[in-house]
Amino acid sequence: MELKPKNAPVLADPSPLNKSRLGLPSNLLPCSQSGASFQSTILTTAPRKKPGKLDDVRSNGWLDAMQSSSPPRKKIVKDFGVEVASDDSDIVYNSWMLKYPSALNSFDHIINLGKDKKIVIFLDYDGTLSPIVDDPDRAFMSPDMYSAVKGVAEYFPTAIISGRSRDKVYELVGLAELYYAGSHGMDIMFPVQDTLSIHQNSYIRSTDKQGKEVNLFQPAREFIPMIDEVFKTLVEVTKDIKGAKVENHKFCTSVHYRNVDEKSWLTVAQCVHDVLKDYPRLRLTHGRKVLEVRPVIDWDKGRAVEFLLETLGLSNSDDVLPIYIGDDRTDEDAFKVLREGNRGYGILVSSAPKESKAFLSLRDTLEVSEFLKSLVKWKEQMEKKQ
Ligand SMILES: O=P(O)(O)OC[C@H]1O[C@H](O[C@H]2O[C@H](CO)[C@@H](O)[C@H](O)[C@H]2O)[C@H](O)[C@@H](O)[C@@H]1O
Repeated sequence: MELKPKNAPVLADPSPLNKSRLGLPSNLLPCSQSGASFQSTILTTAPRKKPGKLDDVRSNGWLDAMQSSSPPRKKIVKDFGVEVASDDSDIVYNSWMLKYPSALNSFDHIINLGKDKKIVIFLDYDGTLSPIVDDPDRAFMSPDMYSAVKGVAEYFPTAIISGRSRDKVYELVGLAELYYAGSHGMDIMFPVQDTLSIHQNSYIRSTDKQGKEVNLFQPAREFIPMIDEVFKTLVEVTKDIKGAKVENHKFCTSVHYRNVDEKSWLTVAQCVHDVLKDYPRLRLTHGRKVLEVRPVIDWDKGRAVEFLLETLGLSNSDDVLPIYIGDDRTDEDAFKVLREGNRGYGILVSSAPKESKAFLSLRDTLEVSEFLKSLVKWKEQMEKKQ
């Protein structure tokens, strides 16, 4: 079995809006995959063209994207195309939910479809399992969420796919029974015994924290020294910007501006832009008040979902129902894979209307935990009946 893209190339930041906001023409974004093999499409990098003379992040759209990331409630309502006072935002949210119905209200429909299938759960971390907070080091799951995730992993194969480093997200979640993909899917760990004998030369053998034999899939391995170097440079160039924080995720690095005065966002953007000019094999994507620097390889959370499904023998869409829950732009790649493959459900976590490739929605982390607990309760009842 070959892991081949089933659809058009999946780009890490695929929407036309994001492309233009980055100020990068589409040919600077990751390689096209048509007709090429697994190894050459995933593991080969496509050099990004050097940014031109454009130094002003104002004119290349970075600042616009920064301002619209994780926007305040009223602003998102406006972005959805309807300008209303925030008092009316509930009405707008409710009409938005006609397009993205609540996964809680659609629960019977989901289990009806899932009752004869193997349900597989994919979870983003920040904004999905833990609420967004000012300090990334203090983004913890509530005890309630912890038990919901633990419960769900007892009954269904469950993976966390995060922009954080795999070690960091493992430390935050603390459940050994899950699959973990860090750095937006560029660092996937899965147990040897669960692995089908496919793509064997694409991953390496290692041991996890418990000493168990695991496989590691790291398509951006060659970038580790470069990311480390860029991380150190970014720390240096942003050190005088109050509130800026740089994180090293091993295969990518993030510059947070959530705690930076908005007047200095331009400076943050300019610093990152200037550093990136020297690294044509790295590119920028936007998260929630965070600029993410990552390798120009054709890999993202969507590809990670496909890879895990294939490698764990869960890719038969007649028998398997994948559910992906996430809140961020990077989760859109996974929603897109599910939508275009016509399999499973993408569920967007958002308390404000926004366009998405997801099918369903949940308002916040409380609803995520309620949804996961409902799945566990349903499965327990099913098992009792048998
Ligand atoms: O893919 P995810 O698991 O959602 O990770 C994406 C980024 O999450 C973290 O940043 C976000 O959450 C922080 C804590 O709530 C918040 O302070 C920040 O503004 C958000 O962008 C993480 O720190 C980033 O490195 C991840 O890329």
